[in-house]
Amino acid sequence: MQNFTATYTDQYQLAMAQVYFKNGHGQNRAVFDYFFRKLPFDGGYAVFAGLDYLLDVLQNLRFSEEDIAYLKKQDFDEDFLEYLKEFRFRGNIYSVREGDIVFPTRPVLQVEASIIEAQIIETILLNLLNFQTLIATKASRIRLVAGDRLLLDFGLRRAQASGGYFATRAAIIGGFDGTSNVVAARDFNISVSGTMAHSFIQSYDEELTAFRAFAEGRPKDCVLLVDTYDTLKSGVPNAITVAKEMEERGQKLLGIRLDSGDLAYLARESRKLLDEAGLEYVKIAASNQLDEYVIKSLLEQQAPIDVFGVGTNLIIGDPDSALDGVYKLAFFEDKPRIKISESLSKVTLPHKKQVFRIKDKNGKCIGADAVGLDTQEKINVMYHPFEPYKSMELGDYEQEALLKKVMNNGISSIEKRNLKEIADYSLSRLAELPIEYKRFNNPHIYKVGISNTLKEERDKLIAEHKI
Ligand SMILES: Nc1ncnc2c1ncn2[C@@H]1O[C@H](COP(=O)(O)OP(=O)(O)OP(=O)(O)O)[C@@H](O)[C@H]1O
Ligand SMILES: O=P(O)(O)OC[C@H]1O[C@H](OP(=O)(O)OP(=O)(O)O)[C@H](O)[C@@H]1O
Ligand SMILES: O=C(O)c1cccnc1
Repeated sequence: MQNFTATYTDQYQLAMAQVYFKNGHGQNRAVFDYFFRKLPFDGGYAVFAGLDYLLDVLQNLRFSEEDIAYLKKQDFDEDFLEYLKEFRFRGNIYSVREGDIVFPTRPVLQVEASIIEAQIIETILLNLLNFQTLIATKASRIRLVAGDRLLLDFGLRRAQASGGYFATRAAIIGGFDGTSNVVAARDFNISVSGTMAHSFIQSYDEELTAFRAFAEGRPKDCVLLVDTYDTLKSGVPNAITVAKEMEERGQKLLGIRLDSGDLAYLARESRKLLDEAGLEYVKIAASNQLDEYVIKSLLEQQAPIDVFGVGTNLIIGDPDSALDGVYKLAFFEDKPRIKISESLSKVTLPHKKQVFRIKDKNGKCIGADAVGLDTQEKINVMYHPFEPYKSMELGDYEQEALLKKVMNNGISSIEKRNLKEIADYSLSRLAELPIEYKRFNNPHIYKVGISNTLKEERDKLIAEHKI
């Protein structure tokens, strides 16, 4: 676990916190919504990730002595610094479970805390949830096309510095099987694996000598990189020689890796050569700027690839690089709060809320979530949030409340799950989503609506704030 202290925030949070503190209303209750406005990758869904890690961080969040000394130099007041020395996050959090599929413009998570605490945690919350949700979504898209083939994260070297640590965690939630990232594997109990680099082969005068040395030094998980000189004329024949020598020692070559050229053609030709040598058990791994589109194409070409190593495009969430998740005040003291915008799509939803997933009588998701006040148990009619003449009757549908209490007075109140369990949950939720929402080109748009009561509350506040 990385060591976060409470200065992992933006300066303006602390400036606002000091003023709340001085004005004496810092301890008054606030409700903030976490939501995003646009689905990444022009896709039809997102996979929510980062929550369980965030809860651990919040439970242990403190200003260290070093933090306080630093803030003293930044002109923060003594009495406020005294408060920060004792700072703890003691709020409640209501959230969708980590791994669930989520959609734009409706709350994914709500923080209910004193405004000062809620403000101080905003940045770290957004930092951990936005990035991991982005990467889990990318990973999930890659899993969708890869079927049951092994998916390995190779991205650490191309990650935005330490973002790679969290990206690896998120990749597993999205459906990857393992990683080359040793520190993330250690901390999150992920299966770790690796092959070899070109430098290893280049460091020997002969490719065959390099392969032999590796097979002798690492016989149990030996995967030979075959494209340093010539894949079909040199790499694969040398790998076959070494595999046969391993068999004589009672060992088995695990695989070969292709890292350049036409991966479908080279995989097919390599498979032929391996099979002709009686090495049907040797797996073929492929890497080189893979993403969901290239993997889909390789499988359409029936490339006999067993393992995909995906680096850059996964780890940075290419081409989107950020999820636009935001944190907006919805309730403070005894009043609902709103942020007005020229565009109705950017007007926030006031009040503490609940989100319902709408299902048919057989429990099948129909492609709609409805947002109501947290006091509502069911929503009979939902309205399009920005086009109010569009509505949908919901009376006959099952409604699953999605926001559950996950933190109570600063203590996590959910059972601990490992990443595999979160990934399995994610897969089960994705399986409930109709196929039209999962395609890459022009997916169906998931409907998100608001209840009549919430709409009236929002419109009342808009009218009150009209200048
Ligand atoms: N059969 C294929 N179908 C679709 N995409 C492929 C296929 N084979 C490889 N690719 C992808 O095409 C891109 C190939 O990039 P590029 O043309 O730079 O080749 P390269 O082999 O990396 O070149 P170099 O030999 O310089 O390393 C990569 O993203 C790779 O995954
Ligand atoms: O293409 P990506 O999806 O980002 O996957 C990771 C890449 O990183 C490695 O190459 P690199 O040139 O860094 O090292 P090497 O010497 O091991 O090939 C590996 O061989 C992959 O090509
Ligand atoms: O193990 C590998 O083959 C590997 C690891 C990181 C990046 N590229 C390849």
